[in-house]
This record gives sequence, structure tokens and C-alpha cells, in this order.
Amino acid sequence: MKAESVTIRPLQTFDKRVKVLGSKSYSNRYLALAALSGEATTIEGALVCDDTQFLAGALRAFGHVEVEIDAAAERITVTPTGRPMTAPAEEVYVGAAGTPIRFLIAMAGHADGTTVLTGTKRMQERPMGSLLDALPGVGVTAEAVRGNGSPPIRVTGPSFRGGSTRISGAVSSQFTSSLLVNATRAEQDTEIHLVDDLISKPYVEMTIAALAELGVTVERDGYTRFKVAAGQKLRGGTVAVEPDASGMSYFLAAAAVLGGTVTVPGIGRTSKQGDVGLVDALVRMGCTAEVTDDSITLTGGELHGIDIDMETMPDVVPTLAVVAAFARGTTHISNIASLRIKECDRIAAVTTELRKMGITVEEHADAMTITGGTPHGAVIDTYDDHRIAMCFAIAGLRTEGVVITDPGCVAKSFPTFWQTLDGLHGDDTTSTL
Ligand SMILES: O=C(O)C1=C[C@@H](OP(=O)(O)O)[C@@H](O)[C@H](O)C1
Ligand SMILES: C=C(OP(=O)(O)O)C(=O)O
Repeated sequence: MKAESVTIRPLQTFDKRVKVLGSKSYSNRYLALAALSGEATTIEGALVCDDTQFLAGALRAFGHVEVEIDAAAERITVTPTGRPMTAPAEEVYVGAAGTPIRFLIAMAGHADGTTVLTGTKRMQERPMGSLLDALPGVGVTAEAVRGNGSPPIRVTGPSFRGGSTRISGAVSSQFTSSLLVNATRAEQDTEIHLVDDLISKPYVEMTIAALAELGVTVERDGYTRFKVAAGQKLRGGTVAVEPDASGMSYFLAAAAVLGGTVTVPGIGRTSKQGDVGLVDALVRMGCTAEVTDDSITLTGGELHGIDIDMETMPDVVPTLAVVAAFARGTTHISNIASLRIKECDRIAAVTTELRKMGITVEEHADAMTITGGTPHGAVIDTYDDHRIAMCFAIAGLRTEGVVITDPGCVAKSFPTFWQTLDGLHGDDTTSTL
């Protein structure tokens, strides 16, 4: 039976190494690229979670690849079947997996026939319009079945020939990443012109890095034009995924609010994941950090509020907001309009739940102002949003009586989260799975 809630056990402090599962963003990218390359590919350190499993299921449904998942070994293997890439007869359901559906909409333009992609109720509200508007430029016919810019989305292929297109980057970077990823299989050069400012830029850098790792170069003018020249061949082989910086954020926050120390191995200075930027934010709030080439150590300190633009790291905003609730003074988080269109409206959710804990929060259209204090226990609603569950669990390490409802929702990106959190208790120095 699924647990309806968990009560978080408070903890005095801790000093541990914590193993964080692989990056969701890199796992999604390598899975998609492996399916597009048609080359046998092994992804080591892969994140096996709801989102990557939905993506794997969709890729299998196209018939041209087999995807094997070994969760214990954190390995995903993609092998060509020799069959053509064909539109699945049945609707493809991808749950709440936002990045995967955005990659798959353009990818369906490479499959023969008509593909319909859909997901949860929330997914049926998430915007796809900027991608649908850009796809005709590269040859693809795609439309929202209900004409509202959201899933279900119907795509007819094979139609992704490449060419030149214009796209908005203002709502999500995933649309631009999707075109870049899928341009690797186009017959013609693909040129992507941004008509406005791109948000969440580090994710596009991760896309370009993943393409480069598999042998495809992207030409570019900053963030205004990207070009994938045709005739470059994606290679297969073995790729390695580093730990997930968004998943790491909860354990950094735990050290911050408890005055403890956490070391996360396998990720460091050279990471392109924008969410590593949380380390600097926490240092500005009073923590100390040591970042090496392949590890991040953070120690909590006397916390105080800061002013911070978090446009480049939207997924760790809820984490920072929870830390801010324990800091002296006010924290102003700006430039975060995209949080309203994630798994839930995260500005509204964080505001509501922090207020339940007795914290003063001002909610703005694209910002939040949090005045730190002494939060008290509360039953936290999680809105089917893994990040709301995980960040409020951290509040419960410091505050007695925090109850997290629907704890199973963490499976979207971090299925072992509760075991890893439990590992912070106890005397051993390593919190593993
Ligand atoms: O490309 C990616 O892997 C992601 C991009 C970000 O979305 P936006 O570009 O919509 O901000 C992020 O929130 C999401 O969790 C993962
Ligand atoms: C926003 C997220 O994911 P996605 O957009 O891929 O659903 C997330 O994991 O926080």
C-alpha cells in the first residue's frame, strides 16, 4: 500500500558523504540521443526514475530501439532492433515527465505515421505552444489535439527534414533543447533563431555538451542562433552521467539548516548543471563550501537573507526558499516566473506551505520574498510535485512535526530520496542507499 504521509524525524546535526543519483537532465538527453543515433549506447550512472522510465517506454514504442534498464546498476542500455522508427498505434503516455514529452514531440517528426503524446492532468496544462509554432520551420506538422497548446499533441511524420526556424525561449529552454537534440537526425542543416531571451540557459549548455560528447558540434551566436550542420553522425558507445545537482540541493540545504557538513562526490567545479549555483547562494547566506573537481562539500553557518535572481536555476528555488525560512532577515528570489508552469505552480505552493509553518512570505507574479523566523510543524501538501515534497522534508529535519503527504511523488526524479534522507541519521559516515 502506498504511504499517505511521512513524519520527518528531526536531527541535531550531521557530517556525512551522501550519494546522489544521476542527473535527470543528462539521462534524458543521452536516452533521446541514443534512440536518434541508432547506435548501441550504454548510459552509466543513469537516473532510473519515473521520468526516464516514461521516456524509455516511449522510445521502445517507436520500435527501432530496445531499452534495457538495470536500476541497481544505474545502467540503461539502448540497442537498435533493425526495425524502422514507426509511430506507435496507441497514444503514448509519459506521466508528468516534462522534458521527455518536449523531446518526444519533435522526435515523433522522425517516425513514420501519426503519434499522439499525452500525460497526467497537470501535463495536459503544461505549455508546448512555442515548440508547436517552431516545428513547421523544420518540416514537422504537430498540433494540440484540443487546440490549446498543451498535450495531447498529435505529430505526423516522417517530416523532420531540418531547415531554419524561429523559436521563443521565454517559457522553457526545453523547446530549444528538443530542436537541437532532434536536429541530429535531420537530412538538412537545422538553424534555430531565438526571437527573445532564452531562460534556463544552463540546460541548453548541457544539451550542447551531450551532443559534443557523442560527436556532434553545434555552431552558435551566443543564445540567439544555434546551428546543427547535417551529415554529422552521432556515435554510440558508453557515456557516464554525473550526480543530479537538483537532487543534491536537498542535502546541501540539510547541512545549511542544521549547521552540519555534507560531501557529495562525483560532481564538482566543472559541472555544467546550473543548479550547482545553489552552492554559491548558500555561501552568500553564511555557509562555507569546498568545491573540487569531483566533489562538493558544504558546511552550514549563521544564515542570513539575500537578494537573488534564480532564473538560471529554477529547480532549486523551492530548496532555497526553505533555507530562507530559517535565515535571519529577508530573502528576495526574483526572475522565477517559469516556476508557475512546472509540476505545480511552485511559487503558490511554496508560499502556501511556508505560511502554514508560520513564515511570512510575499508572493509576486515572478518572485517571492521570505522573511526568516522559527517555522513550526505542519502537514505539508505536495501537489504531486516531487520538489515540494523533498524541500519541505528538509524543513522537518530542523522542525518537529513536519508531515509530508504523498511521499511517493519523489519517484519522478529521486526514487531513493527517503532512504537517503534516513541515512543522515546514525553514526556511519556514509549515507548510501
Ligand atoms: O532541459 C532540462 O533537462 C530541464 C530544463 C528546465 O526546464 P525549463 O527550461 O522549462 O526551465 C528544468 O526546470 C527541468 O527540470 C529540466
Ligand atoms: C520541472 C521539472 O521537470 P520537467 O519540466 O522535466 O517535468 C523538475 O524536475 O523540477
